[in-house]
Amino acid sequence: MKIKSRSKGRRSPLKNQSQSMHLRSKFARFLLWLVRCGSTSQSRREEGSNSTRWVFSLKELHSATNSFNYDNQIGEGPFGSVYWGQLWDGTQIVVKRLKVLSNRSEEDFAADVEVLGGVKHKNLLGFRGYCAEGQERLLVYDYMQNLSLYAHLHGTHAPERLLDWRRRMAIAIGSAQGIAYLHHHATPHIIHTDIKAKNILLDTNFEAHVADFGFSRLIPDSATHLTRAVKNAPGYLAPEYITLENATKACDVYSFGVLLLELTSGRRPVEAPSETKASAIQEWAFSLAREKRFDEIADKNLGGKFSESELKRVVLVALMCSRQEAEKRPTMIEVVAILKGESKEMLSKLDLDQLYRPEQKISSQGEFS
Ligand SMILES: Nc1ncnc2c1ncn2[C@@H]1O[C@H](COP(=O)(O)OP(=O)(O)OP(=O)(O)O)[C@@H](O)[C@H]1O
Repeated sequence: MKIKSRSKGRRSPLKNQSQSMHLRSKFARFLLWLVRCGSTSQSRREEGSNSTRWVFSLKELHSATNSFNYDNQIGEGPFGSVYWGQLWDGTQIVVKRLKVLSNRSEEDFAADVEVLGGVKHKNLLGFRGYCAEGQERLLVYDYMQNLSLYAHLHGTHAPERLLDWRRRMAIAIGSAQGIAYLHHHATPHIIHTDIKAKNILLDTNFEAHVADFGFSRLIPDSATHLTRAVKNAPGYLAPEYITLENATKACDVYSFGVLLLELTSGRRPVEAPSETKASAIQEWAFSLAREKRFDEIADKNLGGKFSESELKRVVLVALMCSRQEAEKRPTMIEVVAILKGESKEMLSKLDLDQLYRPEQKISSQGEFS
């Protein structure tokens, strides 16, 4: 969970008047943005949406989270703590109290928040606002009643078996749509860099909302790589991301392929905690797919209730996404089309791919040869 400044040198102290004027104009731009947010919120309320966004006071967030009470805490990471809370009108929220960024100026923080605030899609976690008072830097989001996909596949909710095939397909398509929006429609385009089951949150209807976007570095439209690596979970990282310490949209596609296999099979990306190979789930699924034993990839918790054609579609696109060679992976727009069954031509191409001929072997590096 990281927020990255978009321009260099912003943290330098003011040295002359021109810098001061520059900051003042940025602050004015930020105020304008807040006004815009206000009017957007208003119009969204008029449309019946319950999602509103504003600047929160620390007092308000103290009151919402019972003074950041331990009982309200739902997570703790290297970048801060996550709290469940309730606003005065009963709306449930999640507050991320950042510790790492607490020394960042309000200006820097506001500039990053500006980007987060502008990214809206039905499959992205709704951002409600922020608070920057003194050393405190907090971000406020919609609360997702059904928590994370991880909780349902491997965590506290797993025994309830609430994810039937229909829900899994909807989660696959929804999360793909959210990431496609980040990659191709957000301005500037955003590489997520941390796609994993913990970052796919589920609302009351089990609709997927991609979370934690915008913490990674934002990319200009023309850029194709990032220059730093960020924290991710083992098994989701694209091979080139590990070695070159940079990320592209193709790295997200790779992680999404792993996520799709996890969603379909209920297996973890890397089964044994001591395992260091990143492609374990792909290797397992690939061997079965090559022998056309798609049914065996399905999560046993589904009790055999799934659509065979959809399962095959998800597995084929997942394996295509998690190809070792970045240039052979599809774009997220293509992934959405295939998952929705809108790209029959591409699907049959995938099905006939020489990868799935029985004589194909997987090298020790997990490379399909
Ligand atoms: N908006 C939300 N609604 C419901 N639960 C949430 C929300 N945001 C986060 N959570 C839950 O809170 C917990 C902590 O979230 P957080 O994003 O800090 O950590 P994480 O995703 O587990 O780890 P990381 O810091 O590696 O991304 C997770 O279990 C997550 O599912």
